Amino acid sequence: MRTALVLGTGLIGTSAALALSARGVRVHLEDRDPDQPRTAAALGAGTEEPPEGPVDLAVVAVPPAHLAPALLALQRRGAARGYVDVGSVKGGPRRELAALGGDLGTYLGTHPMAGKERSGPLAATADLFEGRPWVLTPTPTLDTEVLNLALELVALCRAVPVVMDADAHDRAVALVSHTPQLVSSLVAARLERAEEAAVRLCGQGIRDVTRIAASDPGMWLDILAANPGPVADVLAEVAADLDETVRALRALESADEAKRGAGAAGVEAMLRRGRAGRERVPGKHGAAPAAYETVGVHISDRPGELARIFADAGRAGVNIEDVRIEHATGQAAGLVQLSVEPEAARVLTQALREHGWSVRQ
Ligand SMILES: NC(=O)c1ccc[n+]([C@@H]2O[C@H](COP(=O)([O-])OP(=O)(O)OC[C@H]3O[C@@H](n4cnc5c(N)ncnc54)[C@H](O)[C@@H]3O)[C@@H](O)[C@H]2O)c1
Ligand SMILES: O=C(O)C(=O)C[C@]1(C(=O)O)C=C[C@@H](O)C=C1
Repeated sequence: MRTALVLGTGLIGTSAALALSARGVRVHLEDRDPDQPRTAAALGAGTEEPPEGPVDLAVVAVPPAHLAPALLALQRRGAARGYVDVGSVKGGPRRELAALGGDLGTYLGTHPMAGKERSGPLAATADLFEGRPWVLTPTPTLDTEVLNLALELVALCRAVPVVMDADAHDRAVALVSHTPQLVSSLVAARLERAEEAAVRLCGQGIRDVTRIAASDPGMWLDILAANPGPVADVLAEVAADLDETVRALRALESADEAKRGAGAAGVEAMLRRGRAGRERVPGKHGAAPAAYETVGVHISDRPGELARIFADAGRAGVNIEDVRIEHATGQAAGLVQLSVEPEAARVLTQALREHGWSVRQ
């Protein structure tokens, strides 16, 4: 692929454009808001200049409700040899494009399973898709050349292609992405009017559960409106489990010992089912979940502290698999939790102590 057009230079469009530009593709940037491609171009994602002729691949990264009309407009102006979108829902936009008279031979619906709770080009990174599944939903009428261009896009973004039927994709993301977003929002909504004294106690657990509740409500309404049935099905199952858990907790309050026993069994069963589900979540880069060891390092809230830790770990030859930062309430200090392979934990602890860090293993 030599040339590409990215329409919608927000988080996802700009991240793809950064990856393509870094690998030598000439990327043209377009958006209905002219500030967005200007920012994306300044970050090195490509050029605001319009292409002179059709590009190899057009990548459409606008909100789901705008996908089909945007794809149709690009096809009508002959903007590219092939067209893909990266929307979070796949069945509806394709049916809409077909109903509008769009060409399904040159269009492939795709979905990178990577993102953030932040929107816009300033949140974009070239490595956003690395090692992540990138779903492709080809139909029998799709041109092979377009499928190959899409596979090249995925490879240039260093993602892992996964081929799926569009409606099966929508049911799968209802379970692993859309319902989790709603549940995160529902938990975070409890905090809206909570007492300040309670909110001050927020620890890492609630931060983990509510990170994605910070996402753009407009974008998520668009996503949920394009996949309401499958999401409602999963959420109804969650609601049934919630009802059962509430009943079990009420039974735990009972004066009757037998009822308390049944309540405890109910709560425990739910916790065990949750743990079994969590164990099925793949690890980084789609690999089996790894059992890492955690090394805690106390830091002061000063610029450059994290970079120094990473540099010291690198010099000790230790690969950091994951990192989490806990901020101490009301203090300019925190604890950095470094996840490493079990055999590297001792080496890292010793190396960091030698460099003067206060380490907790
Ligand atoms: N955010 C995520 O985590 C994530 C992950 C994977 C896929 N997606 C999908 O990627 C797409 C983009 O999401 P994002 O997070 O980058 O959103 P974003 O808000 O960061 O960017 C969307 C961009 O599209 C532009 N836009 C909106 N309507 C347009 C139109 N009709 N024509 C031209 N430009 C238009 C906006 O100005 C904005 O710059 C969505 O379809 C979303 O479902 C999002
Ligand atoms: O990590 C996040 O912030 C995301 O929510 C990313 C996430 C997801 O649910 O995994 C969100 C929506 C997208 O369609 C794909 C990826």
